[in-house]
Amino acid sequence: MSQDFRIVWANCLRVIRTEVGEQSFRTWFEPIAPVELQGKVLTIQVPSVYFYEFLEEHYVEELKRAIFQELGPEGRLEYSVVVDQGNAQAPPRAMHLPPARKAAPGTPAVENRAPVNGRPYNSNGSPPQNNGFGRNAGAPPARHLVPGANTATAAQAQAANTLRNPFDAAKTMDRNIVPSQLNTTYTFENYVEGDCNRLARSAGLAVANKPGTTAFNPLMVYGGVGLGKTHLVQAIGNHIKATNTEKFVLYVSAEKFTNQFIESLQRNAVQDFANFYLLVDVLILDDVQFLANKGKTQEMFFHIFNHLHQGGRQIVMTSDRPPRELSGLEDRLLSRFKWGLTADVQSPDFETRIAIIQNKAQQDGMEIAPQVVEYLAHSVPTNVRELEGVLTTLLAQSVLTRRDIDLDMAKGALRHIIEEVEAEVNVDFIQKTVADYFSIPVALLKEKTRKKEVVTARQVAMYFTKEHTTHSLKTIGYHFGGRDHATVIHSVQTVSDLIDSDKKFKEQISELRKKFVQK
Ligand SMILES: Nc1ncnc2c1ncn2[C@@H]1O[C@H](COP(=O)(O)OP(=O)(O)OP(=O)(O)O)[C@@H](O)[C@H]1O
Repeated sequence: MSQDFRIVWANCLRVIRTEVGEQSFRTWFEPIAPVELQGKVLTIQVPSVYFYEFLEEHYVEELKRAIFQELGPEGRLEYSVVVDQGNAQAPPRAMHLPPARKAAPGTPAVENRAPVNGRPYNSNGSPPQNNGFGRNAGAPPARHLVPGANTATAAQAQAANTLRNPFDAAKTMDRNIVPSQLNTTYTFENYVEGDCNRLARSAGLAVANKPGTTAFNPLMVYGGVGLGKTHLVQAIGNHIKATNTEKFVLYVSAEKFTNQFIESLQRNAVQDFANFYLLVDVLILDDVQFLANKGKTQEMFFHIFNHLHQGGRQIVMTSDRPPRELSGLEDRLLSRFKWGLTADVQSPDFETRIAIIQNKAQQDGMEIAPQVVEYLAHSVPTNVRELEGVLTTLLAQSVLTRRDIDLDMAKGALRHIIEEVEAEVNVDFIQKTVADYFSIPVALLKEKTRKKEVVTARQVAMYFTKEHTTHSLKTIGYHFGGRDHATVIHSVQTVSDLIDSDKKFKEQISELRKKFVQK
């Protein structure tokens, strides 16, 4: 006997209701209408693409279980998504979507199924793209549902029509359960502070503590690749979410924002797109340079920006370059970017790299000897992401070979990655060469001893480190047993004076210099 789709769905809801909270049930399941049951394929209608994506992102397991319980292992679920609410002249339109995510092997119920009666949703028939809020919602096949074929469609269409007014949208949407798209591992606690990011970090913290009410609105963080911009702005979002639970925080890359906007244009749903963004209390837009030369997207962002800013909402952005270099962006946008604070993040200095490595190692439960940490900090001087990659390689080596991480292992494992840096003169090489020349152990250069020959060798090594590396005085001091920058200045000056006044000493320095130049 064939089953009635309404009864099947009602039974599914009974199962789901026991698994999700009451509020989530009301928000995400009550608006769903069952449409049909063809064999073991149940089709349900949801009010929007966003709604569909949210279900797929958050409730796919509950749906799978319910379908399995009702329809058995052959059971399948498909979505009919309302894409146009229609009006007096035109009927509502919906498109047919399979679940976005394939079921894992062995898990029954929800999985992809070839669409029936479909025509390409993308006008160019292109393959699916990731256009949604983290879900693959592109290029679904579409079909028209008969208008009014079920009463829920008309009711939903009417309800959705009320969203046409942005100010109503804020009242009708439960913002607490819209995902912020934040990666919760990015926090202020694990964002190491250094000279390279001090301003950006403290401005970020101020914004995180008082979103929308500081002078830093918008806050624009810019800097090179892999230097921690995303980490910082996500830390802001996570902090606000933890301390201001009523705020709707949204993180989105400018690329995703653009794709969503294009999708909304294709669906005639630009107003819905705008409505959604106008609800946001804290908008974090990553990689804003991606908006360059995309006039329509910029225009939309301009309106969203104005509305949010006027309403005292916080806007945080990142860019790979300072606003003045953002060519391809309209002046009216650029001038708004400068209303608040623009802060850069730079390559971390040596001490900050040490702290970052220690921090990451601790997070990963790795034990790394101090000389290995220093070696890594030396070897990967610019990009924090690369530094992390190196640590991951080391960790993998250590686990696979069941060896502790020591300097030899670090050098061996990373030879191919840091070849180039190795070939340069670095502080280790200088210290070793100078110590050998003066016939003293390298370790003494870093110790407190005031013996004359050690003091001279130390000063010479500092002098060459200043000459052959780009380290700051502070960093050089760090390498010589944590001496301060004044000691380094004094050493460099003393060696310069001796070169001028002591012929033999001058020859020694020339001899040594050749070793570094030949290197
Ligand atoms: N100061 C820091 N403390 C701790 N981790 C950091 C720091 N800076 C960067 N990182 C880490 O380095 C990695 C790269 O950082 P992130 O992705 O934020 O860089 P980005 O500047 O946004 O890069 P891109 O321009 O490529 O998007 C991340 O894993 C991040 O956690």
